Amino acid sequence: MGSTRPQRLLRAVQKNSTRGDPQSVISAIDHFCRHKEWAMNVGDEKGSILDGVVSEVNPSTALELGTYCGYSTVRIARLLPPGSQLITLEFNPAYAAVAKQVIAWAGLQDKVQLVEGPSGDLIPQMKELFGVKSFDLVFIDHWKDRYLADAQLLEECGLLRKGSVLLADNVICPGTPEYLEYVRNSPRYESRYFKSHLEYTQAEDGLEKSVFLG
Ligand SMILES: Nc1ncc2ncn(CCCCCNC(=O)c3cc(-c4ccc(F)cc4)cc(O)c3O)c2n1
Ligand SMILES: [Mg+2]
Repeated sequence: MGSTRPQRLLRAVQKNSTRGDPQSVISAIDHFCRHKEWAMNVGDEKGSILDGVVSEVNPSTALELGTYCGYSTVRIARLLPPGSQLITLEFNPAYAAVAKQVIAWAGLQDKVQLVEGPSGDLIPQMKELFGVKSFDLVFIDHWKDRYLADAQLLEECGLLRKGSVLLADNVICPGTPEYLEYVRNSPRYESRYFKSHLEYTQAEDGLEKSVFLG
């Protein structure tokens, strides 16, 4: 059984980065994806935009939908203030296994709760599983046709408060048209598009930042 791309990405992290140094983990993944094998991490260009939003929000509780190999998990967790928590949901057990090791290699395991399962089932359990009152920041990067349903589910479960920030990846490529239409036209959100490029390519993509108005 040959290795998978996430396993090769993990090996590149362990070979080319320093344990406990999140920035070196981020650089090792970006180098691997740019020069060896493309992978669907948010990447360095959109990653800088993500960093800016995380720093601005300075969340005490954050949620990530779609962990994949843990690249954006590491980007977010490295910026979190002490005592804050990032919960990240991953559907695919093979991805989750790699992500756990990437997050541990970066030394960020104490700030991150990785939960395996579909977002639609897990979001309604956030309060009882983790005692979450509401999320200050949600990074949405999972199935593109689940963005709208899960944003509405977060609202219905009372997991958003006035000022909660949703940051959605891939709103152009692969694209999330019904989600965009919703957050841009709903009176309950103040939405803004950050134009960028699809990770490691010159194709257009971008992030949509939407503030929940309550
Ligand atoms: N419900 C639920 N709950 C929890 C979950 N955990 C995972 N999943 C399933 C998510 C599976 C991966 C999602 N991500 C992408 O598909 C993605 C794709 C591209 C891309 C690909 C090819 C191209 F040619 C161009 C662009 C680029 C990106 O940046 C992407 O993020 C879940 N689902
Ligand atoms: Mg993405």
